[in-house]
Amino acid sequence: MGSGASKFDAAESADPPSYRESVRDSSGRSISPEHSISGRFTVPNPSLTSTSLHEASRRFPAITVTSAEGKITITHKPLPTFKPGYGSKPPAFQSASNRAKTIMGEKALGLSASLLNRDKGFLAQQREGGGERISPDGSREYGSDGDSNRSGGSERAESPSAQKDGFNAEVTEVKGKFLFVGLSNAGKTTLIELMSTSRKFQVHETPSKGIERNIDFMLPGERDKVHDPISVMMSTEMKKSPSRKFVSPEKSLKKKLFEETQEQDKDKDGDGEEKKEEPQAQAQIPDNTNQDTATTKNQDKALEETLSQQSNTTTHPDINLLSTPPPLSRTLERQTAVVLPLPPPSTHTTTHQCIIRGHAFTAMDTPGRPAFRHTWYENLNAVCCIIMVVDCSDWSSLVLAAEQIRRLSGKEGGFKVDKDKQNAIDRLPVLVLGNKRDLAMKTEGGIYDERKLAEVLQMEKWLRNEHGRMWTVRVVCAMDMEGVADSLLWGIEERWKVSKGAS
Ligand SMILES: Nc1nc2c(ncn2[C@@H]2O[C@H](COP(=O)(O)OP(=O)(O)OP(=O)(O)O)[C@@H](O)[C@H]2O)c(=O)[nH]1
Repeated sequence: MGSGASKFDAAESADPPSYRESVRDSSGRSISPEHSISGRFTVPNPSLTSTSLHEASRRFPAITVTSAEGKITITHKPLPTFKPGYGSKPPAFQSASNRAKTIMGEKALGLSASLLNRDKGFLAQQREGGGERISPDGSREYGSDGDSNRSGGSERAESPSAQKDGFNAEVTEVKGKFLFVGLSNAGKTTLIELMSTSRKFQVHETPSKGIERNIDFMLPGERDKVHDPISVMMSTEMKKSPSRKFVSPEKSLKKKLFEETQEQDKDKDGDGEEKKEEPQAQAQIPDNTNQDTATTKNQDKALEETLSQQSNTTTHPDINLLSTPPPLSRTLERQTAVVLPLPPPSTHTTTHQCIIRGHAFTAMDTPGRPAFRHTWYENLNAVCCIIMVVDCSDWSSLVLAAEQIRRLSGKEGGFKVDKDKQNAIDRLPVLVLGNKRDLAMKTEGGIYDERKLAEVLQMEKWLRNEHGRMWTVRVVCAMDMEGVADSLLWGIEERWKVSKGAS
């Protein structure tokens, strides 16, 4: 799996890239040059391909991927119209089963990851060749290092290397960086990792080497303690899904344990003395679920006790649940599961190239721990939009986040710089992302109403200023990227307005 799943075969490239008309809004402005990318791919596992493509389309809102007889076409979807300003309707929440499918589909995304990396590669090629930068309105505002005679939108020329391999991707590059700030554990890194084109899709096929989540080795009851919706969702949704043959980890553990117990019993049958010493709990371990509930509960309890004695589970400080395989694991058939990287707390600022709905932008991920928060302010001069991520499932962290918004605003003892720089900073659009909507909906004190969140964070008070700074608040879920793309498009739009106003 992974990027090796598909191999781009330049020699077989048959169809030239085709372009469609740019999409224009009501004022005639081009908002998203739509295009398609054609090329021939050699896909070693054809049965995987349709799933891969389906899931690629689903997972990356920017693209639609279709295939016909080995030919893969990627089409960038047009931008939806969106209204700046806060208080807009929260994005519709995907159904749990769709989310689960999305996550399971990530297994198939090695293909789309490699395709998107080609997007990235193409951008790099454009830059190297002094490529153009096309703004949403089709102008070449940032084309100083490119060929100024080129035109924007659908008339743009291909880069030589893109022609060579028959692959052409048109992505609007947003100049300027998006600064992600927020308290530790708000989910900045998670968000950026999921948007980043360099993200690695790890598939849990080989034994664990680093930090991994492993749903196989959760003991009965342990799953409820997991502060990790993906594992919970995957395990429950997989059980529900009729199309997927799922053997629950508990059942397979029970079965194995019961088989082992029976084998031990057989051994001990031949040895009369040992048979008497056999503890009763193990002899009663169930292997079917048809018994009445009370008996099953007792048996589960006995099983849990037995397992907890036998297993050797440890918890990693950076992960909510990390179980090392219990001794029985070697005999268990392991469920292949998608593993998302779980980032450790950041200690320094990192930059990532991200793509959202055909817009490539650079995200700066800053650390949220108090000792490193000075990096937020150090980078303020170099960015075009501030994205503050808050954990809306945690009331206490929201109070602290409001304080940080005050500091960022520069008002009443907030962060101040030279007057000319301050003016620029005061104009920076601020997008507040209330992350972890999934948890907020389940947690007491969690806030998933955007107006309420704005009130708690006192955004009106701190962010409204005489420079007409734009700001908004959106509730999102980084885990399934629900609402993220729409929110960032707001930031991208505002960033253009600011740059236009300044010029
Ligand atoms: N339930 C849920 N958990 C999330 C979501 N987004 C992030 N998390 C979890 O929140 C934890 C912290 O996420 P990070 O991305 O490391 O947080 P951060 O803001 O980068 O933290 P620092 O690096 O310390 O600044 C991780 O365990 C994530 O899995 C979400 O939308 N829902």
